[in-house]
Amino acid sequence: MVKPIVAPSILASDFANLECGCHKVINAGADWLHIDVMDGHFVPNITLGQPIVASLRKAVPRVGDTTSPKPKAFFDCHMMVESPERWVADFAKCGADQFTFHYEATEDPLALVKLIRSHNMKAACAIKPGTPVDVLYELGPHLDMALVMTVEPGFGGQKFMIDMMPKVEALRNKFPHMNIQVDGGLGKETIPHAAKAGANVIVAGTSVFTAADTADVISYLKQEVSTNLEARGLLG
Ligand SMILES: O=C(CO)[C@@H](O)[C@H](O)COP(=O)(O)O
Ligand SMILES: [Fe+2]
Repeated sequence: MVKPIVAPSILASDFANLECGCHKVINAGADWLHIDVMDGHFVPNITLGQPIVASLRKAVPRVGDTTSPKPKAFFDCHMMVESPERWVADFAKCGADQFTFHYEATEDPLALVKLIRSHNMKAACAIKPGTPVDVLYELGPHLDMALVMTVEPGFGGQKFMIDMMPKVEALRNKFPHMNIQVDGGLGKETIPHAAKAGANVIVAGTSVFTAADTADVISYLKQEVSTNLEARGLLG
């Protein structure tokens, strides 16, 4: 069984008002915060690193932290970096809940999954649009989540690639109970394709952070996913 999860990408928020932007999307129904970490090498852009994630962790405590009245969220870190192994310990320390590495960035994905788990984080693997989905078939049983990129990683605000949907469908058929995330160009117009293909974790940056009614967009995305999971008998 899987749940619908909406993960706004903070890349689309105002970095000078990050705490405020994060609280706003959480209060509007967001389940996770999607944190895009880019190193200027794996992708042609630089975003943020562990000092910002550590500060954000103070502003947005972990789910289940009963010592703080602040809005809480799961930190889903999308690591668009070379040599992801280098950053596992640091990201665990600064408060990441999940570490998503790129398949293309590592020589030993299974060893990396074990390293991530040994630091008490969930382990996920992402594939770029040009990477075939079958690279995840052997790794799938060891993962908490697979991420199918629906844009070329590097920038927010790009056009959704509908031709990635067969990858999502293939993963959902093979791993009915796994979290399957889509990332890039998701909003009210494109969610029907991703939900129909079987995605349950929806990253949405531009569509959520620029919405006139944030709660409306988040609940629309969730509803589309719920309807499709229910049709597959997987909603739980
Ligand atoms: O990882 C990435 C881009 O590399 C994404 O997380 C985007 O930042 C999503 O932004 P939108 O396409 O929803 O604006
Ligand atoms: Fe991302």
